Parts: sequence; C-alpha cells; structure tokens
Amino acid sequence: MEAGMLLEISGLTSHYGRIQALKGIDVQVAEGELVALVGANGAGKTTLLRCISGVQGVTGGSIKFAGQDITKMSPEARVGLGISQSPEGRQVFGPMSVEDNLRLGAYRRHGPDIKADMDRMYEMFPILHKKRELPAGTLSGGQQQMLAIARALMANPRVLLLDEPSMGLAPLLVAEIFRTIQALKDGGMTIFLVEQNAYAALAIADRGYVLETGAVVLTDQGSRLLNDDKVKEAYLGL
Ligand SMILES: Nc1ncnc2c1ncn2[C@@H]1O[C@H](COP(=O)(O)OP(=O)(O)OP(=O)(O)O)[C@@H](O)[C@H]1O
Repeated sequence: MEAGMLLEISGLTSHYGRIQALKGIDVQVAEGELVALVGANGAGKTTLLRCISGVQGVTGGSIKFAGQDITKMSPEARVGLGISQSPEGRQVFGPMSVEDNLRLGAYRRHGPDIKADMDRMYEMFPILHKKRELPAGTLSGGQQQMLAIARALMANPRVLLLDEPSMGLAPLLVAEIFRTIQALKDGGMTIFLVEQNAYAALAIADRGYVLETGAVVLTDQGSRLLNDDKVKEAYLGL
C-alpha cells in the first residue's frame, strides 16, 4: 500500500446479469484527499459507489480500505470501518424530525460524543439547527441534501462517499453544497464525490477520474481535467 492511501480499488468489475457495468476500474483516494468521479448518465458511477459501500456485488478485482481487503465484507462492517455514504436522491426520512434523522446516522455509536457531533453539525449547518424539530420532509431540496450529508457525517467516517449531491438543485443551492463539500475537505475529511456536474466537482477536487461506459478514460488533477480539451467538449459543454 502506498503511504496514506485510504481507498484502493483495483481492476474492479461488476455485472447486472449479463450486462457488465464496471469493466476493470482502478481508483485511489488518499487520506485527506477530495477525489471526484465524473461521467455521463449510465457511465457506472452509482454502481461503483454501491460496490464500495458493499450493497452491490463485485465480480472481479478488489477494494482495499486502510490496507485491509474489504471486497467481500458486509455493508454494516464497512460502516464500522468508517465508510459512510450520502445516497443519491437524498433519501432522508421525511416523517422523522431533522434531529432524529441525524441521530439515525450515529446508530452504531453510543455515548456523549454523539451530542458533541450533533452540535458540530448544527454549527456547520445552522439551518438544520433552526429546523431540528420539524419533519425532514418539510425541508427544501437543498436543506434535505445538507441533512443527508450531515447524517452521513454522524457516523464519524474516515471517508465520505457522496452520490450526486447537486442533483435536482437550483444553481444557487448547488454552489452552496459545493462550498460545504470544500469546507469539509478543508477540515481534513477524505471525500469521494460522484457527480454529473463535472465542472463544479472538478473545480474543488484535488484529483478526478472520468468514467465512460464502465471504464476510467482519464485521470488527472482536478484543475488539469477542467482544462483538458476532451473533458471540456464532452462534459463541460465548452
Ligand atoms: N438494476 C440494474 N439492472 C440492470 N442494469 C443496470 C441496473 N442498474 C444500472 N444498470 C446499468 O449499469 C450501467 C451503469 O449504471 P449506473 O447507475 O451505475 O450509472 P451512473 O453513472 O450512476 O448513472 P446515473 O447518473 O444515471 O446514476 C448502466 O448501463 C445501467 O443501465
């Protein structure tokens, strides 16, 4: 293992029946890094995240976390190791209060730390504090996205997996979500960010990967991918 490499994906393949969704993926995320995975609809982004969190079967290759092979580990055990995902489409529990949603994120943990972490979340997302007693379903789309991220953080993860956090949000809210992600990175969090919004994702990423029909076709520093002619043409509409 390279020094500081937290997540190491090698030659990963995954299938839906006879359809091969991932065709041998190599992706690494170092401790403290913000890595973006961009690609069009159906490229395999969600499938890769599902393989990392363990809810999708792998047909070949390996996933290592902090040097340990987790390829066959249960999703629960992976959460225990510190892999936490904020799923696509937010998926907060609508009838439950904001605070109960947060508490649910810490379901594997006990003790006074949980209260301290919740206070930290409220500090980071003041609007969640203001609305903590309201049903999560009454929040706006952007606020629900923040709640989903905060809930994932309540597991006290070593790596945060984000699946399309900007999906369905108005441009102002998109900017706010990406500022939040940047702030988390600045605070030392390791983040693997999957996005169709290639421009916003690569703009804040240390490094990026471009996925096309189940294969990584380009990888480089985020800023260099932003200036790559092929990326500009295919993903940024420039
Ligand atoms: N449940 C499924 N059964 C069969 N094929 C699937 C299933 N889910 C995804 N696929 C196929 O696997 C490929 C990768 O899909 P995936 O959802 O991972 O892409 P994506 O890049 O995340 O796209 P999106 O942005 O739409 O979520 C696509 O060709 C898709 O049609």
